[in-house]
Amino acid sequence: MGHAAQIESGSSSVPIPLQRCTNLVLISDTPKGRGVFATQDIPARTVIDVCPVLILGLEENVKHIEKTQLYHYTYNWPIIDQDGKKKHTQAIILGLGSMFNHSTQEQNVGWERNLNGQVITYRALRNIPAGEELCISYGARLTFKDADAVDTPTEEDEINQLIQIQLD
Ligand SMILES: C[S@@+](CC[C@H](N)C(=O)[O-])C[C@H]1O[C@@H](n2cnc3c(N)ncnc32)[C@H](O)[C@@H]1O
Repeated sequence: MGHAAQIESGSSSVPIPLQRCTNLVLISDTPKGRGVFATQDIPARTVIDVCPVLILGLEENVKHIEKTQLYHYTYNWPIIDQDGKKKHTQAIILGLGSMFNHSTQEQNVGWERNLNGQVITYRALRNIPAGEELCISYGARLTFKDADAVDTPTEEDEINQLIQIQLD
């Protein structure tokens, strides 16, 4: 314990209300691995979960976490280091937060960091119908092949196809 002690990340003595939306299930065998799905309609703005986070030390992250599976479960987390400089480390999200998969087009859950409280609150971005997967955006740089991606041929693919047609 105490691995992040060298980092002043702030903390709050104010009690933080915890909330989790009911009517959710975890499904294991989706094309994205495990995922969270709604079993009933969820109105827009509903709090889906309030997740405590575990803030990692900068060195700990680079030396250890990035070499493990946990790397795929961390979020950027802004911190102020001992010299008062703004830096970014990573945080592990406890609770349901680590189970939300990415969607580029159909994301229906947004999230907000509470830096002092060291929690992330997830909310429905729109009305979510029963049966839909709850997805967030991981941003533009993914470390895996997006299961939703439609394979559109690149310009290079099309040229290679044309070359083949001409040679055959
Ligand atoms: C934070 S975890 C989400 C939960 C994960 N599905 C599981 O079973 O533990 C992130 C990982 O989920 C998978 N994932 C998330 N979104 C995906 C997507 N759009 N397409 C394919 N895999 C995805 C990737 O393996 C990624 O590294």
